[in-house]
Amino acid sequence: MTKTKRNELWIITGAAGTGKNTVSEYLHTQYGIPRVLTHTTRPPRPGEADGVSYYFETPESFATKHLIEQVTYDGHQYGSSREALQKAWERHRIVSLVLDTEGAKSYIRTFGDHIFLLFITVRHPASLRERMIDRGDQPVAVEARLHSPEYQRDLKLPDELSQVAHIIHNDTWVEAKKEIDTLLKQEAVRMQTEKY
Ligand SMILES: Nc1nc2c(ncn2[C@@H]2O[C@H](COP(=O)(O)OP(=O)(O)O)[C@@H](O)[C@H]2O)c(=O)[nH]1
Ligand SMILES: Nc1ncnc2c1ncn2[C@@H]1O[C@H](COP(=O)(O)OP(=O)(O)O)[C@@H](O)[C@H]1O
Repeated sequence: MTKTKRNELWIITGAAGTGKNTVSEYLHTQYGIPRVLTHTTRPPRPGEADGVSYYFETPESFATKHLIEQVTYDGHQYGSSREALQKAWERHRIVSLVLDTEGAKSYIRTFGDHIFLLFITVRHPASLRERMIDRGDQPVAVEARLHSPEYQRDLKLPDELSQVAHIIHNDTWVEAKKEIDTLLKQEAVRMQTEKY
């Protein structure tokens, strides 16, 4: 009997500005792995659109979602919905999700073997302020973000994730791209040999 290969969820985590969305975009364009959108009460940044970057919610509409997990990050609510993941898995066997490290821990506990985890990091976090400013974030929002306990926490890979995380260094995109491509080659071999 032929068994169907299991669905996979590639979680991309790390501190703000390290390049989670950049990596997610690359996995989509280069490897055809689309991102499952999440919900947030944070206001959109310049260039962000509802249904493209996030589902932007009010606190009232956020409360109506069926969320697998939710967190408060830098004073705003974020959550990933059961419906969005199910819908994405109906169309694609492998999908990605961009989360903070608390969310990554929740998913590892809930979905175990279905998770492939990428932790994005930089050796020089001082560069992240400039990246957020260049991205168009408001300077006041950048300062709040940099001083938030969640940002400080996510600069470091949590012990609970250290056994399963694949670390991608994104001080330069050339380096990050090389590490991702190497990892994807290894994964392609794993997927070919995996029975289901
Ligand atoms: N746990 C969890 N984290 C989320 C969710 N959606 C987004 N995040 C994370 O919330 C944090 C803040 O996101 P955002 O305001 O877009 O800032 P960014 O990290 O600078 O892009 C990031 O670590 C996101 O990955 C979610 O549904 N659940
Ligand atoms: N290696 C890099 N060098 C310089 N800028 C980068 C690099 N990777 C991403 N960026 C830029 O830095 C900003 C933050 O990246 P982003 O992917 O939005 O991070 P995150 O999703 O982790 O907050 C974006 O403007 C992005 O284009």
